[in-house]
Amino acid sequence: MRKIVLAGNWKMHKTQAESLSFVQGFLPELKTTPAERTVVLCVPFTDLGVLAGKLDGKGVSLGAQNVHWEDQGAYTGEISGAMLNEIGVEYVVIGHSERREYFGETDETVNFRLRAAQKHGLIPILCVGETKQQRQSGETESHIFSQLEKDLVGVDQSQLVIAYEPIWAIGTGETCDSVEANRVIGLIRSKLSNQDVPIQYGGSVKPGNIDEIMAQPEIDGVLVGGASLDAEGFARIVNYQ
Ligand SMILES: O=C(CO)COP(=O)(O)O
Repeated sequence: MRKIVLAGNWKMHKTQAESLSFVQGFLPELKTTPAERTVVLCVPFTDLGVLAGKLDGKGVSLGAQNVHWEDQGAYTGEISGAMLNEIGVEYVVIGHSERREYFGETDETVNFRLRAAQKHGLIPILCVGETKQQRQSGETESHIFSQLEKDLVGVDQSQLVIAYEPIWAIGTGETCDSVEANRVIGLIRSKLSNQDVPIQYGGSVKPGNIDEIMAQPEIDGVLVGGASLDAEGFARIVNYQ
């Protein structure tokens, strides 16, 4: 049985004070329990410590947005899996298209980070997806299959979440048609050795389209950017019918 995983990715948003105010608004609105749905907040590193104390035992898991592949060392500006694990982080977003595009992340470094995350007991949320140009030239499937093949070398698929995020749908308001997202997610699943890996959709998910997205049989959850910044709106998403 595949788990439902509903995650917010705050990206570079919210100071500690803002993150606490979000949690105050969000927790009372939460109607689901971890037995039914896994709810995750992937927040900036600076918010993790303060939120760990507030989310513990409240039915919301804590996630980071990146992790380095070494355990420790002279890597200025980086954060290790041990550092995240110690403060109660359970999930970590890896290979987001923004990191691949703006910070030189490659399939090789994504693979290093995935394995390091698992070594430290963190569940990676691996992001894959095509650009508009790749979609228009019929390369959606080949691009995603290539990402999966390289990113997943040596990765334990029993401790993994995948997010299908078409890059053209991120932050644009242009959601991928839910039937099409369902089709691509089915293809991603066909490449996995473990059929229980939850596969999310990400890209302009909003309270207004969550029901339609979650009605698709292959889609096991969502990775939400902009709409996860608003406590009431994100609560509506995770409480979908
Ligand atoms: O990149 C995303 C989540 O990781 C999606 O962002 P938006 O929901 O803002 O389109």
